[in-house]
Amino acid sequence: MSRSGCHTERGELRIYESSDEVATELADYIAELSEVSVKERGFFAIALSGGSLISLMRKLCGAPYNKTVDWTKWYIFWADERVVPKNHADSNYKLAKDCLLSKVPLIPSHVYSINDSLSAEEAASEYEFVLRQLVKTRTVGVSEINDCPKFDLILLGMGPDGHVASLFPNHMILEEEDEWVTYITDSPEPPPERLTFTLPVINSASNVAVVVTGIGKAETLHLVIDDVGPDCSVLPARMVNPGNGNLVWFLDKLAASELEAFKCTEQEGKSRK
Ligand SMILES: O=C(O)[C@H](O)[C@@H](O)[C@H](O)[C@H](O)COP(=O)(O)O
Repeated sequence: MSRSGCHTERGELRIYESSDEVATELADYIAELSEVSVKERGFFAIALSGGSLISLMRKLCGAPYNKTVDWTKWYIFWADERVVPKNHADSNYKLAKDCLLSKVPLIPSHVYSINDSLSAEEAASEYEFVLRQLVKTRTVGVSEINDCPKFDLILLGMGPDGHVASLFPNHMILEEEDEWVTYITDSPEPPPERLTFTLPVINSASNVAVVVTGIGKAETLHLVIDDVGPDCSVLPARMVNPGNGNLVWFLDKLAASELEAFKCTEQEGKSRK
C-alpha cells in the first residue's frame, strides 16, 4: 500500500515503505497500463532500461500477472543498452531475459533487442530504422506534436549522478533533437559504449515511470524533484518531462528521505501522534 503519494511539478510521487512494496505496486501499475493499451490500441509497447529496475519488475512473473496479462500483445524495446554481446553479463537484454522475459509467455519476435553484431553507431541507426517501421504500422504509437514514437510505457532507473537511460550529465547528446536513438562511446560508467533513446523520445511517451530505491539516491533525487538550485538543471533525470504523458516516480522511503514532500508527511505523522 502506498505510504504516501502526491503530485508535484516533476510528476506524481509514489513513495513506499520498502523496495519490496515498490516491486508489488510497480507490477500492478505495469499490468494496468498493459490492459489499457491493449484495449485502446491492440498493443502494449514498453521500453526497459537496465539496473535494479529489472529485479523490481520481478512480481510480473508470478500470480496473478502470469495469467492475467495479455503477454502476446507486448512489444518490448530498450530505452538504453550497452554495446556488448547479448550473452555478456553487462547486457541489459540478458538481464531482462534472465529475470523476466524468459519467465512469461511473450512472442519472441516481439522482443526488439539491439543488434550486437554492429558498431554502436550502426546499431543505433538500425534500431531507429526498426522503430520507424513499427511507428508506420502503429504497433508503436506516434506523438501528436512531433513525429516521435509514443511508447505506452518507458521504464527508467536513475543513477546516483542523475543519469537516466544512458543520458549522462553534461553530455552533448542531451541536446539531441533529431535522432530517436543515439549512442555514446564515453560513458562515465562502464561499459563505455551504449545506445540510448534521446530525450524527445522519452518525453513523447504516454507514460514514463522512474523507479528509484535506496539511500544512495536520496540526495540526487532531492535535487531532481525539489527546486533547490541552479546546478540541478543539468541533471538528466530533471529533463524527463513527458509533455502529453504521465510521469510517475516509484520510490522507497530511503530514496525519498530527502524530499520536501516526504519530510512534510513525516512531520505531519509525528505531530498527529
Ligand atoms: O543500462 C544502464 O546502465 C541503465 O539503464 C541505467 O540508466 C540505470 O537504470 C541506472 O544506472 C540506475 O541503475 P540502478 O537502479 O541499478 O542504480
